Amino acid sequence: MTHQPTLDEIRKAPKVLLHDHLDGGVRPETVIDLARETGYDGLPTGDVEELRAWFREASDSGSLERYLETFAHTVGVMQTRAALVRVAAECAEDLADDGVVYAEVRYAPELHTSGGLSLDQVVEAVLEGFRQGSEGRGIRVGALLTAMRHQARSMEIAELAVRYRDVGVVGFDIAGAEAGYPPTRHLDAFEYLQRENAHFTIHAGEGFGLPSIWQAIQWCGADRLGHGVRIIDDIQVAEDGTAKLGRLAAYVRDKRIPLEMCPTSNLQTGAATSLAEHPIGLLRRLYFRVTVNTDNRLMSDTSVSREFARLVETFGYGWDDLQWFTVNAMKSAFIPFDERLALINGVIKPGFAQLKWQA
Ligand SMILES: O=c1[nH]cnc2c1ncn2[C@@H]1O[C@H](CO)[C@@H](O)[C@H]1O
Ligand SMILES: [Zn+2]
Repeated sequence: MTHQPTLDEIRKAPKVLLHDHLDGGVRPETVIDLARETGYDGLPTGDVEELRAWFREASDSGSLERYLETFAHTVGVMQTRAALVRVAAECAEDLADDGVVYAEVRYAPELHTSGGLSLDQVVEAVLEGFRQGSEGRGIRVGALLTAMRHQARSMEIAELAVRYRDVGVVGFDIAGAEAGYPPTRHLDAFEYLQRENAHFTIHAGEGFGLPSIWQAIQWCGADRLGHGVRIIDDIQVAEDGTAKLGRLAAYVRDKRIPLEMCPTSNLQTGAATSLAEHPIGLLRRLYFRVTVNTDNRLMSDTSVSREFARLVETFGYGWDDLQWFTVNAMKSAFIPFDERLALINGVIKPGFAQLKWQA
């Protein structure tokens, strides 16, 4: 049997992360510190390990709506400039420690203004944190600005993303409960972004099925899909393993539309029943442009390396598969083509070559 990459080895590989929520990746100790400093008194416990376990367990509800309730506690302590700078800096540090060389981290500016910050001040604080936390650590972190799909501020947030596009904001997203909130509610924002030649991804096919994916791509013009797991509803697999793609699935594959897959998160929200049955296995086999992501490192108690290690364990993936996921992600990033290429050829390929050589 060929050697399978171990968690320690995977940590050393140069990895790329496209789907990670800033408010879903706060260190538990920081949540507690910030609650004390900012006078937030809603935490379920003041003990670090208990709080870590609480987030993980409370997120295992099997429903996206209930999964999202836990964010009240992280968002609750991220309402000052100092808190946002700290959380963003620690995010960059934690990702760098995990061996991530390029990350796009998202958050919803509109959720961080209850302490009096303006949307611009929120964005500036997070960018400053990413700058501080990345410095000298061999990682580049770009921001994606998210609008909440049940709210009506997407146009404002899209304009904010365009205003900050040259100083670290690389794209736009919508998130929140999916059922009942189709992406077309925000069509004006997506059309504005297209006119501005800006990039965006849409959470779709997680808490709701094919219509959401279809709208995200064919009405809204999404560059990438957040999750997109339900695309398998448009694929029929025969007993001999051959697959027949419906028109939407074929379109997604033919157009190389990146799928930002987040396996552990999907098990928690009920978007998939087990890792072995997770659509990522089939989609990878069919050469969809699959990428592997964390979604919420705190709620899922995970990291890119851990997601990779779980996939290795479940599907028997080797270094070539992990490199394929990584190159897919880098190709799908929202930074300019020449910069993506430089990371693929100068960092990712040499890094994986060295690990494969050692294995
Ligand atoms: O998996 C997800 N699906 C949909 N929305 C999410 C997910 N994870 C986090 N958020 C939502 O995005 C906001 C901004 O980061 C979070 O506050 C949370 O409400
Ligand atoms: Zn997400």
